[in-house]
Amino acid sequence: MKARLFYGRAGRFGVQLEGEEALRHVQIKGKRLQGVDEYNPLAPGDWVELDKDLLIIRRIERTNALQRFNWKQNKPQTFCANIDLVFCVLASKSPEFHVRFLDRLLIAAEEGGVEPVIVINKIDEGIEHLSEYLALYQNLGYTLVLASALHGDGLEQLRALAKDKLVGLWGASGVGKSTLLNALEPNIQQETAAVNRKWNRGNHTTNFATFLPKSNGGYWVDTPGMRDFTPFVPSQEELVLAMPEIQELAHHCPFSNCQHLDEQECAVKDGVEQGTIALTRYQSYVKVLEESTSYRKKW
Ligand SMILES: Nc1nc2c(ncn2[C@@H]2O[C@H](COP(=O)(O)OP(=O)(O)OP(=O)(O)O)[C@@H](O)[C@H]2O)c(=O)[nH]1
Ligand SMILES: [Zn+2]
Repeated sequence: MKARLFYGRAGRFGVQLEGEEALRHVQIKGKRLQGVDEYNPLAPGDWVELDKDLLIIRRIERTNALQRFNWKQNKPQTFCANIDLVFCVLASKSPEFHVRFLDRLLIAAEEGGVEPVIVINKIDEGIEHLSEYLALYQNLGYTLVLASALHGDGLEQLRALAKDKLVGLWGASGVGKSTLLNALEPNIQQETAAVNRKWNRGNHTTNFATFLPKSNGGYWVDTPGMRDFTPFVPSQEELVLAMPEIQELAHHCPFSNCQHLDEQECAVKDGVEQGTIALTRYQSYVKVLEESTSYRKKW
């Protein structure tokens, strides 16, 4: 039997069997899911196979996943899997807009195979100071929505992008994800709160993503606000693939194994000098590469 996992904590998982509406609470057969060395082998959005006793025997292969590296456990951690789109939410001014944090979210989304949409919330606090960055990400081909959860700007556009989809929401703590969700779904607030209480049972609720039904089809997948964030990138080559403009120039590096760091001749570094690659993007590349090199040694 196939089921979709909506929620999991302390070894109990809320799943919806194919063709059923209600959630059932199930467990993994045996203690651990075999062959998966991850912080949380199962994440909201996963499809799983159950045996006749309704025990989880297998995670069905993911189409994509939003992950980070968890330094405490030295393992990749999955927020959610098999989703259609992720809204990377930042605030225009408070908390301060950190462009390298945006790169980290975009790298993780690209790496995980999830299409990102950049959402800048709180534009009522001003947006002019970001015009250079807005142009940068638009030129890179990313969809960008300017929003104000308080004043309603951008909400229609977000609803339209999300229609019938499973849409993840993530971003730093305080950027306004909850406010945005409430503004996007004014009618299901009460219901949602009740369902959350039932699924999450009080404490430690913020460790996992939560599914919330969308009024125009599909689900929102709300994730806990983050303070810092390390994208999980298994190799340098994968990192290059997660940054479109670096990938494009990397083809022209004379050495096929170029790391784009200290090499004498490097098309990527030339690109940074000539301005075809933004310095902040290159800095993000270097930093994420450094970090991933260090955790790959531990993992
Ligand atoms: N000016 C302005 N303030 C906003 C807007 N959206 C949210 N806020 C405020 O920003 C603060 C944080 O909002 P939350 O919705 O709690 O942020 P969050 O991203 O859910 O934070 P976490 O729960 O920590 O993940 C609150 O005081 C909101 O009222 C907006 O569009 N404009
Ligand atoms: Zn190079």
